[in-house]
Amino acid sequence: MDRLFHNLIVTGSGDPDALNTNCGDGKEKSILDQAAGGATRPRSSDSGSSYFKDMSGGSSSGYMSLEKTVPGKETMYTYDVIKQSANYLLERTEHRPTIGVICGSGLGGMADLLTDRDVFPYGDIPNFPVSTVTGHAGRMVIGKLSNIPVMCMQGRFHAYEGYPLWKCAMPVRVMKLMGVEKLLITNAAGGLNSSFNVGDIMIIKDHINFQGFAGDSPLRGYNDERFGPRFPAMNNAYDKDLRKRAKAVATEMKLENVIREGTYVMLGGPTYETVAELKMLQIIGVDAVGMSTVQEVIVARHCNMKVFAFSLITNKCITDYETDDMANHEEVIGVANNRKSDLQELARRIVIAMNTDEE
Ligand SMILES: O=P(O)(O)O[C@H]1O[C@H](CO)[C@@H](O)[C@H]1O
Ligand SMILES: Nc1nc2[nH]cnc2c(=O)[nH]1
Repeated sequence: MDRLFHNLIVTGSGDPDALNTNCGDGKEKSILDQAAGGATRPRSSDSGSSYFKDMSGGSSSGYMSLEKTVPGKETMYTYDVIKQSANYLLERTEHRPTIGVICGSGLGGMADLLTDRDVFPYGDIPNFPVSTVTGHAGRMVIGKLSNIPVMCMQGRFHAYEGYPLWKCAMPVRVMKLMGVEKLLITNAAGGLNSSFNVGDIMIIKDHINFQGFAGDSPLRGYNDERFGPRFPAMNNAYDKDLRKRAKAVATEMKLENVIREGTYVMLGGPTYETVAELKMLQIIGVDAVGMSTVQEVIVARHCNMKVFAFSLITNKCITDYETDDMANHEEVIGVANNRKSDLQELARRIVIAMNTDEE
C-alpha cells in the first residue's frame, strides 16, 4: 500500500491516465484495481456519457512510468498498441481508406455523407479515449464518399478534456497504420483577423504551436522511427498544392466571398480568451483561435501524411472592453450547424481533389 500511495502522489498530474496501466492487449487495469488485486477488464463501450468512466478506465501509465528506464517511452502508446487499434478496425471493415477526415465542433455531419458505413464508437476501439464534448459524437465512421474510401473521426480529443497531447492525436497514428496518407482536418475557431466574419471558412496556411513554446508536444517523449524522425520539419505543414486545389473548389462553389486563408493558433482552453490575450495574439499574426488541430497536424506530418485543414469561423473574437457579448460553445455549435450544407459539399469536393494525383 505504501507503494500505491507513493505512486498516487507522484502521478498526481491531472492526467486521467495517471491512474491506469495499459496491459498491451486492449485491456487495462487501474492502479486501484491492481492494488485491490482486481482483474484486467475490457474498456467501457459506452462512449457518450462516460467521462468519469474513462477517467478510471483510460489507458497508459503514470504507474508504470516509475518502472521504465527510457525517458518518455512509458507515457506514449507504443507502435504495437497503435497497431492493435488499427487491426481492430481493419478486421471489422472491408474499406481501405487512404484519406482521413477529422470533424471539428458541430461539424460531425460530414460523416453523414459517407455511404456503406461501418461505425465504431470510440469506446469500442481498443486503446481509444472517449469524446466528452458536446458537438463531438465520438465515433469512427468508415465508408465511401463519392465512391472514395474515407475514414472519418466524428469528434476529436482535446487537451482540456484531460488528455495528454499525444493521446489527443493517437487516432492519426491509427489512421496511418491503416493506410491513410492524406488528412482533412476541420475545426471551429474564433476569428481574430478583423476582416473575418462569422461563417467564413479559413483555409489554414500555418499554425503557431503555443503549447510547444511551453515545452509540450504530442511528440514529446520516446520517438519511434517507424512513425517518423525525432526532429520533423514543420514548414509547409499545410500542403501547398491541396490549398491551391481547395481554393479552386471553393471558387467553383461560388464561395470566394467567404473563403479566407490564415494562421491558426491552438490554446489549451477550456476558457475562451481574455481581451489582453487576444491583443497579444493579434500582434504575433494570428488570424483564428482554437483549442485543437495543431497536435493532429504535428503527428500527421511526423508520419509523412499530407495535411489540409480549414477553420469555420464561428464567432468574432472580442478585442475590446466595451462589448458585453461573451464567447460560448452554444453559438459555436449553432453557427456550425447553420453552415452545414456548404461545408459538407466543400469537404466532399476537397476529398475528391485530394484523391486526384498532383499535376
Ligand atoms: O477545435 P474544435 O474541436 O472544432 O472545437 C472548438 O470549439 C470548442 C470551443 O467552443 C473548442 O473545443 C474549440 O477547439
Ligand atoms: N480558443 C477558442 N476556441 C474557439 N473555438 C471556437 N471559437 C473559439 C474561440 O473564440 N476561442
